[in-house]
Amino acid sequence: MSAPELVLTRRAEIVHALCSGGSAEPLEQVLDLLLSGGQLQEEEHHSVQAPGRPLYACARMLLDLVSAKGADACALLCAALAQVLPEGQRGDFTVLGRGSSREEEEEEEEEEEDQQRTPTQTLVARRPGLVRALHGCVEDALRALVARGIFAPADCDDMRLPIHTPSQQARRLLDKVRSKGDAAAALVLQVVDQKQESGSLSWENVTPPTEVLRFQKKLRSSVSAQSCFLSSYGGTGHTALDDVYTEGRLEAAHGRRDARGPPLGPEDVAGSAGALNAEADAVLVSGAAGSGKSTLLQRMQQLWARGAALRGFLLLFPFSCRRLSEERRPLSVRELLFHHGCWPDGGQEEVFRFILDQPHRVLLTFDGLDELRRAAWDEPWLCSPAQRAPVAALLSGLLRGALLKGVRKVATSRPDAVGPALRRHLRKELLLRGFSPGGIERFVRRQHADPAVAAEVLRSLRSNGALLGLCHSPVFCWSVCRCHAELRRHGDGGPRTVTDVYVMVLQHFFRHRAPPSGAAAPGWLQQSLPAARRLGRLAFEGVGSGRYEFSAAQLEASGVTEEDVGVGFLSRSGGVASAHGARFQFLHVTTQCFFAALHVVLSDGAERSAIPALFRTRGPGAGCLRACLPAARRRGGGAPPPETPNLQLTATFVAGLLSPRHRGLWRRCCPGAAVERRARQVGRSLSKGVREHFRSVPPPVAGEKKSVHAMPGFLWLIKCIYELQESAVAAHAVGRLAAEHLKLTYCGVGPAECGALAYALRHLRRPVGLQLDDNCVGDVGVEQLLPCLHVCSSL
Ligand SMILES: Nc1ncnc2c1ncn2[C@@H]1O[C@H](COP(=O)(O)OP(=O)(O)OP(=O)(O)O)[C@@H](O)[C@H]1O
Repeated sequence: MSAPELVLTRRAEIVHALCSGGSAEPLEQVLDLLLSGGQLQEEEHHSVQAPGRPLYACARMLLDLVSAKGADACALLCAALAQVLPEGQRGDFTVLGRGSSREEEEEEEEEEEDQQRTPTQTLVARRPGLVRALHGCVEDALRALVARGIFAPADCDDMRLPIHTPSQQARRLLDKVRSKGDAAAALVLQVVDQKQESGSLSWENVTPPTEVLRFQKKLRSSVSAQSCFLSSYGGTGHTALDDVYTEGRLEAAHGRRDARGPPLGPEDVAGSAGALNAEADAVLVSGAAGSGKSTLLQRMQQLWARGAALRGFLLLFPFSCRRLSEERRPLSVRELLFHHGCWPDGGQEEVFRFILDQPHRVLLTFDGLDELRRAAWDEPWLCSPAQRAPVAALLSGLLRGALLKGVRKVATSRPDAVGPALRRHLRKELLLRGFSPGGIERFVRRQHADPAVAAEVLRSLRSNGALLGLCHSPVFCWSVCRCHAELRRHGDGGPRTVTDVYVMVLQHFFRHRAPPSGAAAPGWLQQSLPAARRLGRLAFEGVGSGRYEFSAAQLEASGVTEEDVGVGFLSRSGGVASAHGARFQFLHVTTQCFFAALHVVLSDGAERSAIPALFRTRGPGAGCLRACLPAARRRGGGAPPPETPNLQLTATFVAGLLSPRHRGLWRRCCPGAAVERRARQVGRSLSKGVREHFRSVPPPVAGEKKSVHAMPGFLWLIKCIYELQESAVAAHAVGRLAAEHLKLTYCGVGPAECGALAYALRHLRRPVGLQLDDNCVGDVGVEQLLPCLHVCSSL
């Protein structure tokens, strides 16, 4: 097929390929190549990109123009597409495009030709390369142009706007310079060539001003102090991150899985490897609760502070979204960096100017985006670093690149908490999948200095596949390691569910405070019950109102005493911005959810309606606990609904605490009938939830199998059924499922979820095909699925 035919027949595909990412960069790169190849004139270039014209319309207009120009222009367009589009979309264009060796030859020829061209013509002919070469030295070129009097200071304003990407700044500079004539063009070419020759084009070689270096020193020591100890061990002694850090499994969310490739580590998070959209600044690390996202960020910060990694970044500002959520005042970018990050003792102006001028040398990290109160998330984008805005709007502007363009931002979040609006602006997304089997072993050995104890813990794990499955999650692995003495006491009947592990942790912490007394209820529980209730109330109110950090006054309002804090479930939260007195948080958010669940199970107050509210899976107020809080403790009207993942985790713990294995414990400290009633309530809610889920699945197309594509929430219901450990409930909820095919692709199924699926699905009356592609099942997960293989017509 000839080039004009290809451009005509593949028109829709070309337009889509150039525009579907939402970024103008691919189209602009194609325009650069057409301009430099002489197939597009300056006026045509401007008319394609007329201000206000939507991206798709620009692409269509370009195709019209090129088609009208004939075969040579179409051939150059195909070559440009072959160069610009990602590998998977190049298709036939590569055949018609020129090979890379040919390109190199042409570049050499062009260099010779440069000598016969005017500087302005050279500027056009070398445009694609100059756009790249100008990254990081637009400012130098501007300074030189102003110094020579070619540009007035006001001419630079447009190029300095932080909404432009570095490539866009370079293109604007080239356009403006071209309009100023040969002297201007010659000067820019000279700046670029000189920088390249001296090797100082690389920003790493530019010495920053003294004030910036002084600030860097302060920032390094502050970040180093914050990242030295693992924060969640705060209440239980200081554990150095170096002693326990174990690499987790980190994968590109959309990359091809290549088992042979080197595993990704902390250094790769902010790096350019695997970038889908090279012009975007934000990297998202997503993973389930306790998969190690905060710890990974902490490790990155620690390595940066030591100068052991991320050396390209001169400044790194770490932020916690939990802490930022507490900020009620609108903030400017500058206030965010200096008030919530690190305060420069001198030269504020210089430091801030440096951040704006050299954005690629600055890294911002935002931990726990899912914990951010998103009230102002979608407010109109901010474009000025001086403008104040609510914290959510500020973060939204930063991550989308409307603010501090070029500054690399790394954010962590639970999966699904980030919507498509932000996803479009991501440079790349990485998935953190917890520990590998080898990682579990390394972590256990690091946790126990005594090799005999480590070997015993590993033996217990290997003999209990369900527990081994849970330990792929670092937070559960840590909990199990903490309680190795209890693990030994359990013998063969060791923990199998997440709730079992947390009850074991509860027992471990309270036993340390109160030796068994031999009273009717197990001694540790009877003596610790009042403290457990108080902590439960605090946790419940926190989960209900999306609060994960507490002031001393809030502790007091829930009746939590200093002694309760001393048990170890609450730790002081660190951070630079703790000017408002001591603040506390649960060891981990999963611990808070566990205590909130304990409150639901033990309380006989108005929170009784909490069970149906927690397990409600549909409707606008689904799962909303806030309504169950006493009026005095509800937050102001502007408070957002609590986060669904934490409500779901709380519900999972409620189911687990009411399982036959643990029910006996609570019957000793509150009326037995109430405990039984709550267990029945949970069973009914789960059956109803599963039924509603299947009812919402459309009927099969005639002649096809009825296929159920699991919706968000299905796996959660299955996990709750597993935690409840009541075969009758599982059989009632799942037994009559009338689907022939169950599709669970991309559902975050790990070994622990496999155990839960097998527990529920083995009750199916009719065989089902189970599709588990694109999850992280592994050998341990496959083993967990064995009990339900007899009902799987295919797997
Ligand atoms: N790489 C790791 N090495 C050693 N321990 C780890 C690692 N990752 C996590 N942990 C342990 O698991 C606990 C929970 O991890 P972390 O807080 O980082 O999870 P998270 O994914 O940020 O959870 P959440 O989404 O609930 O905030 C840590 O406090 C630590 O004890």
